[in-house]
Parts: sequence; C-alpha cells; structure tokens
Amino acid sequence: MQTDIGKKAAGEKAAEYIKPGMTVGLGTGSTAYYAILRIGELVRAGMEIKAVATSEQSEQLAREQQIPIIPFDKVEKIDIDIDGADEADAQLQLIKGGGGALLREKIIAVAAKEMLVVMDESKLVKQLGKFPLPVEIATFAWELTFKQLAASGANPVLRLKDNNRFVTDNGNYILDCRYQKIHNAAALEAQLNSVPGVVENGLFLHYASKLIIGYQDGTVREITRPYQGKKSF
Ligand SMILES: O=C(CO)[C@H](O)[C@H](O)COP(=O)(O)O
Repeated sequence: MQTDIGKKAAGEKAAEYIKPGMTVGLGTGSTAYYAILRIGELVRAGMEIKAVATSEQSEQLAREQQIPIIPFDKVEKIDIDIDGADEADAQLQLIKGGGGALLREKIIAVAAKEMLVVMDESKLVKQLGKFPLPVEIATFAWELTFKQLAASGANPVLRLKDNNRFVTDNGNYILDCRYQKIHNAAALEAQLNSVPGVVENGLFLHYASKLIIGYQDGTVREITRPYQGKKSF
C-alpha cells in the first residue's frame, strides 16, 4: 500500500533514537508496528533495552520480535515512547485512540521522558477534530454517559467491531465523538474529564516531544518541541 511507505519511514526513523540501556514505550497501530519491527532487529543484533507496551497487540508483537517486556513494577523510568496518532497539529497536540488503546497509551506517554509520534503526512492537520475523538467510558450505565456527552454536543457514536460493541483491553467501551473542529482542546479535555463514566479521552495535548512525519517518497520531516528535561516520575 502506498501510504505504508510513509508509515514505515517514520517508524524506522524513530527507532534511531533508541540507545542501549533505555526503557522504551511501544505504541499501538500500523505505524508503531514498523518501529517495533525495527526495534526487534536492534535487539536481535545485540542492543540491550527494556520495553513496555501500550496494548496487548503490541506486547504480543514485541514478544514475537524478542523485545524484552518488563512488568510495570520493575519500571524505574521510560526514556522514549514511540506511538502513532490519528491527527497531529504543528503545536504537537494529538488525537489518539483510533486503535482503541488510548488509556494505556496516555499512561505510558505521561510517564515517558520523550514521546516520539510516528505518522504519515495525512495525519498532520491545521486544526484537530475532523477525526472523531475517541472517548473511553465505563460499561456501567454507558447509555447515561452517552446521553451526557450527546447533550454536550459531542455527537457520540458507540464504537462497534464485527457488529458487536468494541471492548478495550481494559474492558471499557469507546464513544467516537464527532466535533468536526476542536477550537479549544484544553477546555474540551477538562469538560470530558468532568463527566462521570468517562475513563479517558483521546486528546494528547502536552506529551509529544517530536512528530516524525513520513512521506510517500520515503523521506521524513521532524517537528520538535524544545526538550523540557522531563522526568518519568
Ligand atoms: O492511537 C492509536 C491507537 O489507539 C494509534 O496510534 C492511532 O490510531 C494511529 O494508528 P495508525 O498508525 O495505524 O494510523
């Protein structure tokens, strides 16, 4: 597929930032996939790293690639998190969760010193919101949470998979909220987080330190936020 050239270029470029001894967060999706494959090659060539995964799917892929996955009680720091995005703007604000892994992805992104976002050129937008914003919700009385979000103008749609309700790795549902344009992402994030039943939302506003954008000709462009000296904990 043509677009995979950009995804592959971005994923492989991100792996260049990994150094021996690092603990790496492994993202989820078809672009993070290419980073995980490349990291697997590095590991099999002898590079010693540790990793944590943002989904069961990525953990399984990592294990197939012989990447050592460590339990969370052994994590002292996460040096780099490499993950995809559904949309990103030039301020490095993201919408994530198209693959349904947003909660685990956000937990890892917050803990990582650096978050590298791998994406093809189609994901870079002037304004967030065209991609429906995934909101993970508790299954208990989900219909009421749905109504609360609908009343706030979110235009939610319950995510389905094979005609059944999509269930996240955490046992929750996802509402895809169709805003079309998000004018004040920080205010929207605060409003969503104030609704009981909302577990997490797909706005990642402050976490990305670098966008690695892959193009169909195989080149990459990077947009970097000045390093803030962020610690894991
Ligand atoms: O947030 C995600 C999963 O929850 C993915 O990172 C996002 O959906 C991008 O995926 P892809 O690289 O396949 O386009």
